[in-house]
Amino acid sequence: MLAPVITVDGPSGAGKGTISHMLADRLGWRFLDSGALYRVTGQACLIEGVSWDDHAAVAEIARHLDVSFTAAASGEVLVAYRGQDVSRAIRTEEGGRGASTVAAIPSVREALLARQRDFRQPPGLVADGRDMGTVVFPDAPLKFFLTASPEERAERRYKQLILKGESVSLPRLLEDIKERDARDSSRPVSPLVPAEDAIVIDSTATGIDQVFAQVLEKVTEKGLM
Ligand SMILES: Nc1ncnc2c1ncn2[C@@H]1O[C@H](COP(=O)(O)OP(=O)(O)O)[C@@H](O)[C@H]1O
Ligand SMILES: Nc1ccn([C@@H]2O[C@H](COP(=O)(O)OP(=O)(O)O)[C@@H](O)[C@H]2O)c(=O)n1
Repeated sequence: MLAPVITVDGPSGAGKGTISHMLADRLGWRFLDSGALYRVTGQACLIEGVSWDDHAAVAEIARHLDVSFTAAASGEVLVAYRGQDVSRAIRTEEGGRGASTVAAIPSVREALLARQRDFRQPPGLVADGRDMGTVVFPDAPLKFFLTASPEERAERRYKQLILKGESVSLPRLLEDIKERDARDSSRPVSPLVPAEDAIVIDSTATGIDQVFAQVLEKVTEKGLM
């Protein structure tokens, strides 16, 4: 029997990572940050001197992606490509742009599919991304789609990056978020759309604790905890 999966999809800054981490911790389940795989693929292209527009070469990079995720003592997850720490580089706005550019290439998505499904191990998996509920784990017993207004999401990202010591501009972040939403939603393969059976939570005016409480209620209703 396959381990259960809870999928958490939605646009950038909707709170997917935050809620998925909290849920995986609470349940004692594994966590898949699928966006990190696309981010590392984009970064690997920069390192290897491959253009994001060279689809065949990018897919080759994705197929052989030597990536590792290691939990640091601080609780942070260190992401390495060929042993080189790329944790910081992949979280910049350029990292997000690279991820969403390579993520629109069908052969890249195909190359990363099995790797994502391998994360499905007992006792269960919380999977964070754009197409977790629609393409990667369509049979998941519980699916969430988190969203919030672009302005609210840009504001959240701004505060997060400032705390990390990055120098960022709010209008620029809002522009980036809108651009990435448009690219992610309009691509022909695995576009960003809620699965038909997803529970949609708009957190524009809802704090993290309240969103988490709503999520836990559904998890309990489903008998998953
Ligand atoms: N409901 C919320 N209200 C306010 N801030 C939030 C909420 N959800 C998440 N955040 C904050 O917004 C930022 C982005 O959240 P994150 O989980 O990284 O989003 P995503 O994974 O969807 O891109 C984080 O700093 C997080 O603490
Ligand atoms: N399952 C996924 C996850 C991410 N992605 C792409 O990767 C980019 C970065 O994803 P992310 O989840 O790390 O980004 P944020 O939502 O944290 O900003 C997204 O803009 C998508 O284009 C995807 O196509 N499919």
